[in-house]
Amino acid sequence: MARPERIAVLGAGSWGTTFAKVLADAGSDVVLWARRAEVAEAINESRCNTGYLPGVRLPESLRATDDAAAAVHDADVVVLAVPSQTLRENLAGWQPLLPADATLVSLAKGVELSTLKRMSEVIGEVADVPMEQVAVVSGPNLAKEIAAEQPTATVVACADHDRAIALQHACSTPYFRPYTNTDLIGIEIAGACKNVIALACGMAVGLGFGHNTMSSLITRGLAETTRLGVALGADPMTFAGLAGLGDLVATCMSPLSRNRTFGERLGRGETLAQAQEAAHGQVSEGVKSCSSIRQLAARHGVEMPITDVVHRVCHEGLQPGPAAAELLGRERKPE
Ligand SMILES: NC(=O)C1=CN([C@@H]2O[C@H](COP(=O)(O)OP(=O)(O)OC[C@H]3O[C@@H](n4cnc5c(N)ncnc54)[C@H](O)[C@@H]3O)[C@@H](O)[C@H]2O)C=CC1
Ligand SMILES: O=C(CO)COP(=O)(O)O
Repeated sequence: MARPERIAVLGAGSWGTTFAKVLADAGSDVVLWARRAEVAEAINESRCNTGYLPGVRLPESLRATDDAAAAVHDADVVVLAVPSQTLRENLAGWQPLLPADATLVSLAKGVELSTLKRMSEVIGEVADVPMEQVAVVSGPNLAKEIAAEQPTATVVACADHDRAIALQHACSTPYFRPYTNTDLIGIEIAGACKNVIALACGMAVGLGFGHNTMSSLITRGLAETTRLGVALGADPMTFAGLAGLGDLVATCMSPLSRNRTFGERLGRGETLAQAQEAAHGQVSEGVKSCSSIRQLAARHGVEMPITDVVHRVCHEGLQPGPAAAELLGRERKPE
């Protein structure tokens, strides 16, 4: 499959805008859809999306619109950059507009609450396309660092290897290095679960704990994520890769992570509502996905103790201090 000619990115938040910049810098012809007309106008006129990426100058070649039909017209690739819990509703509105053979790419990292489905499954179902047409991009990809052109790598996953290669070409730049993979289950489970573990790490930071605690959470978080992924049919090696360990470490360690920051506020004693208000409308996917992942794990008989306490802190009134004590006090076992 040839390198795509036209790419639409639907969603002009932090990651949608940054990924559109990556694609444009890689030489692709990109149109970015924003919900609000004033955001699209500001991008076209001043080359900035100040609400999400203050101080970042976007490439001249990147065009923005608030008209989804114009954005997807003739696109070979349509990138979906909206939060995972709204993706179904957003995509249902766009479905009649989609070019028949376009590759549909998910940037979202979450598991749908109402159905416990991964994003690629939601896309295949709502767009009514074969799964070979659906791809996922995931890795240690904090938007602000990439927008500043700091080097990173990522994974482009698609069951159709040719589509993965075409997309890999479309987003390769001197600062962004994509690897291909065909294990969508592993890539998506890793991406959704790391947000929950980042919430736990944030809580640990908020409680005043240091790097030993963080490392323990990262390592045991990876263990429970891998257990779930393997139960769902993923390749265990995926969890040692960029979209697994790579993204987990970046998100858990970085103050730029919205999930970690959210957890830190909870750890300092703020309520869910206070932490939500401080997020200024930006998504912290783990807050909802901790519940869907916990249910998915229960359905498959998989133990996920960290995810379980994160859910109970976020939604059942458990305090972070007792949550930490509960994890430490679990039945002793071999590693
Ligand atoms: N920001 C980052 O560093 C990265 C984010 N991601 C993932 O990408 C996805 C999108 O994240 P961001 O762009 O960072 O989110 P964001 O919160 O910065 O932006 C969300 C975008 O979706 C749009 N949107 C459309 N319909 C919406 C609705 N019904 N409700 C709320 N927003 C709606 C918003 O207007 C906004 O442009 C998430 O799943 C996130 O986990 C993945 C990698 C990196
Ligand atoms: O997915 C991300 C980095 O890869 C971004 O994480 P946050 O959503 O926590 O900011």
